[in-house]
Amino acid sequence: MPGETTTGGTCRTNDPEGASLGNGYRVLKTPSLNKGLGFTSAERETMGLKGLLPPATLTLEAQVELTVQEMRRKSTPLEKYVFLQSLQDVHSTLYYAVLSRHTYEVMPFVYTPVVGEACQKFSQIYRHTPQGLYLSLQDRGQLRSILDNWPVDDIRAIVFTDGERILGLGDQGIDGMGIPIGKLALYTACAGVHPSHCLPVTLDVGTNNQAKLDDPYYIGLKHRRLTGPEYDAFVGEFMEAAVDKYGESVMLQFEDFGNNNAFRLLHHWQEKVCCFNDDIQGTAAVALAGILASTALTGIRVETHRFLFMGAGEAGAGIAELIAYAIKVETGKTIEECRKQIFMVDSKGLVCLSRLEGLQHHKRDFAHDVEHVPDLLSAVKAIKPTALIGVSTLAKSFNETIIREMSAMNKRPVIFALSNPTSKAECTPEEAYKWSNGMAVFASGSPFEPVEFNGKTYIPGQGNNAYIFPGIGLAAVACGATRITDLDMYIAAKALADAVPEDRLEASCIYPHLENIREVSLKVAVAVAANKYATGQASVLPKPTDLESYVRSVMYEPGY
Ligand SMILES: O=C([O-])CC(=O)C(=O)O
Ligand SMILES: [Mg+2]
Repeated sequence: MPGETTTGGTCRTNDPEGASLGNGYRVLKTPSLNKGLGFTSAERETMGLKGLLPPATLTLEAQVELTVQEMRRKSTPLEKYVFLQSLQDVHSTLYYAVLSRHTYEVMPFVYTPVVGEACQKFSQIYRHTPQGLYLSLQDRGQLRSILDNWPVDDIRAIVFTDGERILGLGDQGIDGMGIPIGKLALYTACAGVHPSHCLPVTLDVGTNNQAKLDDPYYIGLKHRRLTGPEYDAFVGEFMEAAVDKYGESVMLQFEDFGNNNAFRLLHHWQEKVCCFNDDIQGTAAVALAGILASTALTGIRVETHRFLFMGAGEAGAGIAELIAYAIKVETGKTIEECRKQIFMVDSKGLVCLSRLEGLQHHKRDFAHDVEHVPDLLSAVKAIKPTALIGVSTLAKSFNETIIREMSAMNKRPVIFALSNPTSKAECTPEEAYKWSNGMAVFASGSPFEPVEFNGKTYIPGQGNNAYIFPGIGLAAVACGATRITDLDMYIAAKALADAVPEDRLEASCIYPHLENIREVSLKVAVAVAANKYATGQASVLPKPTDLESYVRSVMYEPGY
């Protein structure tokens, strides 16, 4: 029991209020029940809250306003992160109200980019409250029973990581927990998945980050990463425990696993349980949506583009494959034919047939019969792409020469700098607009402010999977999806592309307003849920007659 000490065989408590906690006190200490000054005088009377609160009452709207003002006074992004997370720990309705009503302003402090810094320092800012489950190697063989320690049994969505590839920041070990927490906050704020149905999980399989291993205050296991069959068995034990406890429609989102494991795990599990990998598939859907929406600006349809990727990891391979799928749908060509207009550059230069032997599996389909060139600039010159997609985590790799070259070859070059967080972006929007003389159709993975250039305002769209995974989660929860497929991702991308309003396109922006993300996520969710019913992969039966009203009706709205 928390607060208990044992002295000389007798058990004493140093938690004097522990034994006699009144009802009202418990309510104030339960984040999902707490309303702070939002309790009415009648509630204070009947719930035993009198005396525990100062006399003033405040509406939720007033509390939201005060919270946002307080957040603005914090001087660093990390302080804002800690402030907001501490609010989630004690008063979750207010936290979700703040996030869903001020999404554009607040999201960067609970999610990308600040969550990256929060993960780097997670051990230092650890807040002593349960925010999810930490499942470590020491718990092998007991994972199923440990799930019973979480206070809620009705879990429908899990985001889990092993911390090996946190954004573009590499191995953060157990400190990667910031990512599942942040992603699930968006499930609720951006798509209305009820917070009590969500569970963040970190699998602590060790870390190869030497600074963490040397840090006396690191909160994870201090040994090097588990690999091979033992690693797969540990992940497998977790997946099976989750399905056993929560049922076959629990949705499991892989997040920020390393390249060496991500593809294999996805291929192994996607046919067996309801899961998807956000870095491979979610990023793919958001990028494809951007390409589809960009046709309104470039006049180029997906099937007539030539794509060049800088980076050939999870995001690169995922996007490339979904684009090939979209081309196949549009043209009826074979997938092999469709892949021929997609090229990749990795750390060894252009991916091509002469390198086939040494290539990792996920790059092989994009190794074409072209001459090898050693770097991005030579590849741009040789391939003559219409779209350049950065997924490399190599900051500034889209330099002035490269963007000028793209602009000389294309009236409206498509330039996506998708690496996260901000510090890893391949270029900034200012650079893309300046060096293309305002013609680039630009998107970034991390948020950037609008840019003034030659008297015009450009809005850089945030091509982040945040436009996709909350809607997928809502669909899965609403219809009890038993699988998530590549077709779902294609459908989600189309729904997102269709949701871009005219005023955004006029500002060269190919993604919707973040302030409208709940409506956008609803559209994504309805489209995906319809596909789940059409393919017999929905377990909530019978199919609701009005799917949109049904999905809307399950959305959680923070309020009292
Ligand atoms: O978290 C984000 O902002 C997008 C993402 O999945 C990643 O970069 O790994
Ligand atoms: Mg990720």
